[in-house]
Parts: sequence; structure tokens; C-alpha cells
Amino acid sequence: MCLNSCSSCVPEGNSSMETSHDEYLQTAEWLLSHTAHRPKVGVICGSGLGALADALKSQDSFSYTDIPHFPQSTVQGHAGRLVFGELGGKACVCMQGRFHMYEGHSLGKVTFPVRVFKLLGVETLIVTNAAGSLANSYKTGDIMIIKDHINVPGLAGLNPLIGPNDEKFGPRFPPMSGAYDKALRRMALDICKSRGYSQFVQEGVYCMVGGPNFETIAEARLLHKLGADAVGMSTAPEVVSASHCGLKVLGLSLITNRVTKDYEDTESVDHGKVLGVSKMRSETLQGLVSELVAQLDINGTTAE
Ligand SMILES: O=P(O)(O)O[C@H]1O[C@H](CO)[C@@H](O)[C@H]1O
Ligand code: HPA
Repeated sequence: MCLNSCSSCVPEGNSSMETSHDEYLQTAEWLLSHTAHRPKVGVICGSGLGALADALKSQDSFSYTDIPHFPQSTVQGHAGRLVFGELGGKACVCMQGRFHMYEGHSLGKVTFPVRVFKLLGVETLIVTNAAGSLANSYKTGDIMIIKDHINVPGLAGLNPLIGPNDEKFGPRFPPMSGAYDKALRRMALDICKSRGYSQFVQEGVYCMVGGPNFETIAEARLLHKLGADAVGMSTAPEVVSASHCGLKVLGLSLITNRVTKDYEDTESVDHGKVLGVSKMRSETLQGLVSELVAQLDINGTTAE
């Protein structure tokens, strides 16, 4: 087995190596030439959470099918539009629909928009997702501020940074211990408190699995024992890529279902239920994100 990260040996479709720096640049330049907005904040909407983008004022929106080199959305609840506009008085760009590994996208494609965001001038990334709860104290409808993640595909060698490192984005060996910005988490917690959300706000560890099947009971028990509070099929590659290129990240999981860890339990989950709960809490999340963006000190780190 070859131990070099040469293009003929790295598992095909695993990394961002299939995209040249020029392609990211071409996409960013195309977008900047089609909108006057100059976003410093990027938002990725999770399953059923696309309404977050509807809150943007003075919108310019682009179907993913029209954007050069952009992947396409295939999952229900992910509209496939990139929306530019103003939120809380700040220029933002919002992905109404994300890409998942289980759709057959390489992790390079899954994270392609994150690097494009960086080239657009984005400094802060807010990632949202729908997730199932593993923590016994969590309830459906809770919002979990992500403190950290366990990247199961990443641990198994599926990482968007595999392949020759693009130094223009970041270092070969990026640290991940501060991937979820502490000050942004603090801000989110404070806003939740002031809005009276404390009863349904948690802070915890998100675990990414590959999907598309939901977890078996044994898997759910294992992930819980490993320290995961919630599980989903996205986010970690986006955050790895964002952290690599120096974006500050806030991650928010909406708990759409309880993941059963009990063989006697007859309750089961499906994507329809996930979307239903997401829609129910969408406005609450929108309020939190809008206020947080409004409070961001764009030239500095976080709160004004
Ligand atoms: O992570 P997001 O995109 O919010 O979606 C979550 O919901 C879907 C399953 O219902 C999966 O795609 C899972 O990852
Ligand atoms: O229970 C879940 N498991 C994995 N992904 C999910 N996305 C929403 N709910 C879940």
C-alpha cells in the first residue's frame, strides 16, 4: 500500500483534491459579479431549516444549477438555492440546502461552498442541522449549541482535507480543538437566555455518521458511550473545512427526534418527522440567528 497522498492513491472522490484553486475562484468571482452584497457571514441551513434564508432582506438568490462548479441538492427539505441579503443589518450569504456524503457527493463537493464562502470574504460561518438526540435529558424541539463534534467518517479516513494540501486555504495539519468558537457559543447562550429559550437550549457534542440509514440501537448506544449528545449525517466536514481556512464557526443542532437506545422501544424516525419538527422550530432558530448576526462585530471577533 502506498503511504503518499498522491493523486493516484488517495481514494477517489474522498477529498477536495478534485477541485483546483481556480475553480473555487471562478465560482466566487461569478457570484461577486452577480450580486452587490459582500457577505462577512455565511449560513448553512439544515434539513427543513431553509426558512432561515427567507429572513434575509434585499435578496439576490441563485439556483445551484446556475452557479459554475456548484454541486446539486438532491434531498427533500434542501431547496438548492444560494441566497445573498441582509440579516440584522449585515451582509450574509445563506445556503438553502446543503450537500451530504450519502447523496454520493465527494467530501470535496460537500465542502466546496465553504471554501467559496472564504473567497467571498466570509469570516463567520453559522452551520445548522437537524439531529437525533442521544443524551437522555434532551427533548424533541431542543436547540443544541454544538460544543464539539465526533466525526465518524473522518476517523475512518473520509476527510475533505485528504490529498495535497492547498496552502492558500490553510495548513497541512490544522488543529480542531477550537473548531466551535467559544465566544460565539457564549453569545448564542446569552441570546437564548435573554429570549427565554433556556428551557430548551442545550450545549453538547454532535456526532456525524455517514447515513443515509438512521442508527441501529447498538450504534446509538455506542455513540452515546463515546460522548455524543446528538447524531446527524452532516456538518463535521463543513466545519473541518471552515476551521482549516480560518473561519469562526457556530454550530446549531435542532433536535428533531429521540434516537432509541432501547430494544423495547417501538418509536421510529423518518425524514418526514425530521422535517416536521424542523419547520416547527424554524422561526425560533431564525430569531436566534438574526440576533446573533446583528450582534457580531464584523471587524473583530464577536460581540460588540
Ligand atoms: O444534517 P441535515 O442536513 O440537517 O439533515 C439531517 O436530516 C436528514 C435525515 O432526516 C439527514 O440529512 C441528517 O443529516
Ligand atoms: O436520528 C437521527 N440520526 C441521524 N441523522 C439524523 N438527522 C435527524 N435525525 C437524525
